[in-house]
Amino acid sequence: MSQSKCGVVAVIGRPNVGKSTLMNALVGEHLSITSSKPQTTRHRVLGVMTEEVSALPTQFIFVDTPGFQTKHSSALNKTMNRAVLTALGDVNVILWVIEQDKLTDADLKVLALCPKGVPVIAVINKLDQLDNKNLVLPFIEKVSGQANFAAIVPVSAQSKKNLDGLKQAVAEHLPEQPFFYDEDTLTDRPEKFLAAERIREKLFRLVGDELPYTCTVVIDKFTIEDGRRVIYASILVDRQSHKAMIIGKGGEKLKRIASEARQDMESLFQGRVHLETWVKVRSGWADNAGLLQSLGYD
Ligand SMILES: Nc1nc2c(ncn2[C@@H]2O[C@H](COP(=O)(O)OP(=O)(O)OP(=O)(O)O)[C@@H](O)[C@H]2O)c(=O)[nH]1
Repeated sequence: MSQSKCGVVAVIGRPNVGKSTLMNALVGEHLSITSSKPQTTRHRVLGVMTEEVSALPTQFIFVDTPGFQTKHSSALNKTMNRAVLTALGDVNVILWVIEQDKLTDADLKVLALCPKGVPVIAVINKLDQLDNKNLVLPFIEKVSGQANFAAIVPVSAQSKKNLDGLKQAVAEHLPEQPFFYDEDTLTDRPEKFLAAERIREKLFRLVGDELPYTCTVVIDKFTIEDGRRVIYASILVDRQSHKAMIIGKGGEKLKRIASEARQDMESLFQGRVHLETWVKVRSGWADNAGLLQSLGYD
């Protein structure tokens, strides 16, 4: 008998249901970026968590995916949808995340993507937003009619409610096999990627409604000098007018984006960071498949 369990868990759902928040809460680190705007996540992000579940050392390899897009069809969105489908190709468990008291056509479209034979756990997120707790059971009943779920688990990713229950439910479906990663591994993504994502998160949180969707971030330099990380980053925008909006009056907006991103990086990397950011105009980057590839979109 094997002494450990290990497996891959895909986290899927329509945009904005809380997939990234859930993965971060499960892994215990702010790996995947989150914001109140849908479609913040553009890349597949692996989060690794190793802990004992029911007295058995267990390694969960979570794959956070971009919210599946059915509305727009830019090259970027096609690339993101492909990332969702690839993530489902070879997993042990799927977490299908929905919001409490909401079951939409978009949710069901995502559910229909799940390959047959892979256990699907329905995760009802944002439980903290539910005023009337009596509504949980009827909603669970409604959800249970949609598919043959391995389990239905209500949680709050934000207030970390019932995450242990979710881990237990997932662990039941992981195969007994040796770990794929060292016990202290958190992610397969390099620091350079995590740095760019921190800046992108601040753009989503601090810049007006539509603008962040038309931006991306490229790291031009990432070195360690005298024990601190020195990072030069460019924010690519579509138009000259967008550049001014990101820089802000007297450079205030860009200063705040960089300062908050730097603080997050210092906490994530547990060391000092020197961050310099520039804003550059690169028109049509989201529609240029070749450019997307060179920017690291898989
Ligand atoms: N109240 C509440 N809000 C939550 C919870 N989980 C996530 N959120 C919020 O929901 C919003 C979307 O969360 P994300 O984790 O970015 O959602 P996502 O599904 O990864 O979004 P995409 O990147 O669009 O695919 C953010 O504002 C989160 O703070 C929760 O349990 N309770």
